[in-house]
Amino acid sequence: MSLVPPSNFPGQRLRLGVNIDHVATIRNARGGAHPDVLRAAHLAADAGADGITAHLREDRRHIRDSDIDRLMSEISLPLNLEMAATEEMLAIALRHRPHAACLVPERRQERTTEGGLDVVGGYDHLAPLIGRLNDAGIRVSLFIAPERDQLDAARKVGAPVVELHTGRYADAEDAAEVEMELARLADAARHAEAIGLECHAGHGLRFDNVVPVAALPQLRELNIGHFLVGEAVFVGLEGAIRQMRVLMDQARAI
Ligand SMILES: CC(=O)[C@@H](O)[C@H](O)COP(=O)(O)O
Ligand SMILES: NCC(=O)COP(=O)(O)O
Repeated sequence: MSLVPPSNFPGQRLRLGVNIDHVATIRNARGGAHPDVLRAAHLAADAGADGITAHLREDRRHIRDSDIDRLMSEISLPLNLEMAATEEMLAIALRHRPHAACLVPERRQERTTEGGLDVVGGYDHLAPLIGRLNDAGIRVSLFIAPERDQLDAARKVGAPVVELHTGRYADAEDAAEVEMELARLADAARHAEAIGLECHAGHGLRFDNVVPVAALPQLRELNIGHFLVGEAVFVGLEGAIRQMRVLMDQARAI
């Protein structure tokens, strides 16, 4: 199995990838150019983001092809391109060669990414696609539920990185459910490390729920978007990102 070299993000702290999809959602509501995703990406860099994440959905409901063109040519931070495991998206990734490609499941009818990629069931479809991304030097990450069988399949299929879907944790309705979902994430993060996968997490993370996740020592990166863009309405994007950074560092006692 050929794995691409280790991530080239700087430093050892827990990295923050700022997802700018929903800057584009607001822009698209009026069909113009404001707010500009590139400006958001530059601001995120100034505020301490370690990377930019953008999900080019098949229906282009937020990020568009032209956004990826501009992000690739004009930002200095690494781009993590979230994409469906399709030939169309593979061609786009191979053309742009972003730092990372995160394969996510997509359903046109869903409001947001509802579950993790089924690596176990989709193994035969995913293997050649991941092989081509690996061969192009693009760091492949698989957005999966925190389940050991999915992690084992991710390792076997040749992905160097997994991103644990934190949506169930974020949506948990009482303390017992929060504990249970956190325990699933903790177990998955430990298992990822034990089998040699770099482990990231994200989806639905906010100021009030990020600390227990950021404290999981095996995690190397969090990707956070929707909350930061919403909070920017009140405190500005830079303020929201800085506050998230503080909480993540506090969780690691940096
Ligand atoms: C895969 C994922 O979690 C992100 O892409 C994030 O959810 C923002 O995009 P959507 O809200 O369109 O799912
Ligand atoms: N992969 C998760 C991500 O990029 C951000 O998710 P969210 O914070 O927008 O829910």
